[in-house]
Amino acid sequence: MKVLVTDPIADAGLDVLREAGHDVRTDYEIEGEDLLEAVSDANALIVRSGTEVTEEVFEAADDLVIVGRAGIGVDNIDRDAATEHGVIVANAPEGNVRAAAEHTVAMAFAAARSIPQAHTRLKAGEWAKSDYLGAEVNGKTLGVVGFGRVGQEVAKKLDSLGMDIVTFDPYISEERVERIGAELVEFEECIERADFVTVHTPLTPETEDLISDEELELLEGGYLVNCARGGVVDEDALAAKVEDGTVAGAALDVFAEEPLPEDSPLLYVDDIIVTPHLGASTEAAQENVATSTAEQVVAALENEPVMNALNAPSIDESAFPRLEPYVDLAETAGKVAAQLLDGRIASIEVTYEGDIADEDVDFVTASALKGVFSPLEWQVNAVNAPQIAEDRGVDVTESKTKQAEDFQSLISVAVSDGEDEVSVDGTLFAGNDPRIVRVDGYRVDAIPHGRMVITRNTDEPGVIGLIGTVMGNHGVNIAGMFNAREAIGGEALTVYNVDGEVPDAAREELESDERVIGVRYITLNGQS
Ligand SMILES: NC(=O)c1ccc[n+]([C@@H]2O[C@H](COP(=O)([O-])OP(=O)(O)OC[C@H]3O[C@@H](n4cnc5c(N)ncnc54)[C@H](O)[C@@H]3O)[C@@H](O)[C@H]2O)c1
Ligand SMILES: O=C(O)[C@H](O)COP(=O)(O)O
Repeated sequence: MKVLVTDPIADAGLDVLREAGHDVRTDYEIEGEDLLEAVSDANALIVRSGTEVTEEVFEAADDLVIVGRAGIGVDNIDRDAATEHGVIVANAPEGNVRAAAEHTVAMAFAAARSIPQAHTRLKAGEWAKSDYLGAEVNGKTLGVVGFGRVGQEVAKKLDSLGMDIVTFDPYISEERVERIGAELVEFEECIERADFVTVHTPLTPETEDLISDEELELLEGGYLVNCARGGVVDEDALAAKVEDGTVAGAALDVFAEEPLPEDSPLLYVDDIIVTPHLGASTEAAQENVATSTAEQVVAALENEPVMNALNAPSIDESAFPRLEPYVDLAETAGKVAAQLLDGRIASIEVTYEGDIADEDVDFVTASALKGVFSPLEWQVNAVNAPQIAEDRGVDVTESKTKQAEDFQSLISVAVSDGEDEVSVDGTLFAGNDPRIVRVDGYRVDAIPHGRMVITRNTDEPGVIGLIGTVMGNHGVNIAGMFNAREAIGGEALTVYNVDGEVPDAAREELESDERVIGVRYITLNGQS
């Protein structure tokens, strides 16, 4: 498979890709039309923060399965467009946390002791000792805005250097905060109490310009550190507040415009120190994120679960061997159910009975939805199937019961057009052998494979013979069949496995016989 890498990643990651047999192309300068051209036959794309992965990129990349982000922030990737195109977006959320936290601490010290400014002047031959009277962190308060992985790591480090820690994060529990020895407070209080504020949120519509004029006023006399994302802090406001002395100093690793924010006022204020997005730039961090990302790309290209998929349900690695056969079974049940329903699908219900009910089945349900939509949509997978359901206004419900009547585990996919409902139940026999065991309430034992014909007919002598004869006359070989009926002489349902395509003429001929109530030709697209 073709893997395009458009930002520099460590060789260790490239080795993982090559060892898995993939064709790796690195092009670190590529952008615009060239990027669209390069991605057009790529199966995977690996980026850092330097590549904007826009909707256009996804539109140009018909074969793309995954975008791997060798790092944490994914604000440069249009995740909605990825989901719409059925492309997984996965990042490496752990590998550079320590590096980012260490850089943050270094930047706090550098700002508080004016290290870059003093360094520059000394190198220029000036002994400016009396110009610099810095601030200590010991005994001071650190305000951490965003208490995720990096925020917590910074808190731990500066706590050990004698700081009191307050934090604002609307999505974290008080218990977690207290375990680190910090205090969870409201936003304004966090900034007002802090001598140093450090920002560790992602850049989202909610966090854009989170820290602006008002907040900088609250920080009066303190320092601001931003090693998260440019755009979370209003740059014009910060430059003005440092310049007029409201804020004592600032340290920034990230900018609203990267690379080189030439016009940014931040570059021209002396008490603002800057680095060119170096937070993750350590050997260890780069090796970590490159290998973790490459491993996820390899997994995605082998259709295996992706650990840090951000826009798709994922399966825990340890559960994968148990759940993998159910993933295929759910998809198959969904495909059959969708092809049996006449009307427009209004709702889908996926039910789990027995042992399978103990598992985390998000990915299995997404696969059932994939199965339902795959006869209707051109490019559907477990990533975009839930989104397709939402876009089409299809109600999706998932239910579980530990009780199972006849099977150890049973998955049922029921689709309804609002009036009629069709359900298909599947299970795994010994050796993970998939079986359809109920169609619309009829107990069957059908091997879901390739092509099937499902007929409803009256239960009377000669009907099965008729169906066999018509199929034979049209050159369709029957490989297997299972017949089920309500009661002797009532209505019957028969599932046929057939070897070849069933021509329309065969179906029409069958349906013209009054004993045949309905005929459905189902394809599973070569699935076994
Ligand atoms: N400078 C670098 O090189 C570098 C390196 C690593 C990470 N980062 C950036 O640091 C940021 C944080 O990374 P992380 O690994 O800690 O992420 P994370 O997801 O573990 O933590 C982010 C935290 O921000 C919180 N948050 C979200 N919205 C918020 C809001 N409105 N107000 C307050 N808190 C909010 C979340 O609840 C979460 O706890 C990311 O933007 C990442 O890209 C930068
Ligand atoms: O979000 C991240 O992981 C950091 O900002 C690092 O970005 P980079 O990989 O472009 O250095």
